[in-house]
Amino acid sequence: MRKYLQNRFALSEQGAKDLIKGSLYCALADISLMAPLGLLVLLLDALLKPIFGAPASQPPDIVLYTVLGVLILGLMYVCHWYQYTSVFVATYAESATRRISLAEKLRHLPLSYFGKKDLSDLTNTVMGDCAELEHAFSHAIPQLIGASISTLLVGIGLLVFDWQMGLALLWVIPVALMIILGSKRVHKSGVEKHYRAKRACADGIQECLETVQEIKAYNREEAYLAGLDRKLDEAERAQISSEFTAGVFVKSAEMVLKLGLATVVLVGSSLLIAGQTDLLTFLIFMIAASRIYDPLSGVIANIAEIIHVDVRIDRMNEIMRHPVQEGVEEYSTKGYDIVFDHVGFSYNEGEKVLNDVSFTARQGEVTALVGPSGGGKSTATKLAARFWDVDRGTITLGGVDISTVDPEALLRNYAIVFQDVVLFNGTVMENIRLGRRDATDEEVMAAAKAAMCDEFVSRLPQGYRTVIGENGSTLSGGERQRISIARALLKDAPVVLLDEATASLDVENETKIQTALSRLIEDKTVLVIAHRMRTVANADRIVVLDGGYVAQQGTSDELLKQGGLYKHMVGLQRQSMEWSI
Ligand SMILES: Nc1ncnc2c1ncn2[C@@H]1O[C@H](COP(=O)(O)OP(=O)(O)OP(=O)(O)O)[C@@H](O)[C@H]1O
Repeated sequence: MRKYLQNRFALSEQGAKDLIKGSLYCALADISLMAPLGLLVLLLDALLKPIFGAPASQPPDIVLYTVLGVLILGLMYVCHWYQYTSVFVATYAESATRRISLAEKLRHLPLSYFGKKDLSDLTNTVMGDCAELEHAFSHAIPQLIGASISTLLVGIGLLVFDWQMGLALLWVIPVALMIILGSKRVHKSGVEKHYRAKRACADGIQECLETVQEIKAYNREEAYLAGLDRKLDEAERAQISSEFTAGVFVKSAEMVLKLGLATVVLVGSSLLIAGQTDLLTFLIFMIAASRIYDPLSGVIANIAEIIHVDVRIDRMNEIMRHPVQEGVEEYSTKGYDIVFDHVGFSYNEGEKVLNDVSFTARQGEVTALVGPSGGGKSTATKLAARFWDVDRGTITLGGVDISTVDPEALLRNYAIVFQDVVLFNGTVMENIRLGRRDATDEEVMAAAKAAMCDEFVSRLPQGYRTVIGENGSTLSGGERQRISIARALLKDAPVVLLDEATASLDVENETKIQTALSRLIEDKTVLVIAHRMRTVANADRIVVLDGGYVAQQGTSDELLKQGGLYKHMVGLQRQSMEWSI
């Protein structure tokens, strides 16, 4: 039962236990609602007997009935209190657990997963869907299970008491359930459609906010807003249609339930006339009919809500079940040479990006990856850090196959400076300290100085304590890049991956940064994606990647002597340096 609930509703072990406990309290609370009816029946029995000519007995003891009434009220209060606290406290604890485990899982998913998924979609799953599930878990699901248990018990009791009247009362329940469960597929497909349309809207709005500069620059506001309008209309239509479908089935099932009262009256009065039942039994079933259908109407609405949240649970299960990149956390390498051995890779099936790529980036040397755009340079660099796993061949670090190493443990050995610098909305100090959490302020400032950050940081209002905005929006491209170099310097890892680290620096700073980098890369394995011939000329080894193949490799002099693509690229770059505008 616990395992089933865990899988069915994407719950933690504790969450499933709490759900069972909460549901049992719900059942008790529902059953406790029947207790006043029992008391009423006893009272009616005592009052009606003399009227219908039964031998006169003592008049009902008002004090006894009052005491019993108060006790029943107390019992109802206790049951509801336990139901409330167990269900609500557990729901919010589980919600926190779910968000944390989703975030943990996302942290361990390979980058390939994020390449295929929309980021706003994932944010919605972690924030929006979790919030929607809170309502389902605090209301719908425990009430559904609780009401099912209590109705089953009360139903069995009534059937044993009088099976004919019991059938007249209960036949509507399976019919109503069939209507609501039979509608599941139609209902779910409507909800999925609405869900997709809503997400398309969220994506559109996020894209609009992210690209507002480009939209304005190219006068695309009207066209863009018209597109957004269409998405909003589509979401509205999908929502109306999904709610209409749910409404039709829920209301039909509730109407069928109401028929139960009519059949109790019909069957009861015929049995009464035929002398096959007595008035008290008839009254008991009339009262039961007025009570039993209320929780059942709730059950039907709850089933509809569970179908609704099923789509969200499916999304969470999809994330939680996605395979993660696993590997050992403890490993020892012989040096830090990176060896690509007949590596093949594709982002999408059938579209090969790297083919049979073999080369060695040695420790203490700079290996430059060059080649035409789309040749696979960035891909090779990312594979070296196990951002993705290779399809064929192996990549080793110091003799250890990196696909056997836990990605986080592996990345401890890498300092990475990519073209798209990512900075956080914190201070300069915090952004640089990301390179090494336990670095002292002095170490952070020393790294910043080496990466030529000092001069622009001293101009900031609060120096190293200045908050630099989302992704460093208050800084220039070159300044942002220097911060990311300072991070790499601070990390002081044995492997350095550089992606055109000097692309947004002016000539003067570039020279200074090259000096800092030459200190950083001493005795390290450096893999650099180089577009500039100056970087390439300083490299110990050059690997020319063209169309995913290694076209040439060797030193700059060797490759120039060989002729071919490398020589052609050097020639083109010389020509471009002579251009003027
Ligand atoms: N995340 C991705 N998903 C699918 N295809 C991708 C992805 N990243 C890159 N590609 C494709 O892989 C091929 C190689 O891209 P890559 O970025 O490695 O080339 P590159 O040599 O670094 O190019 P550039 O010099 O222009 O940066 C290209 O055809 C590119 O479109």
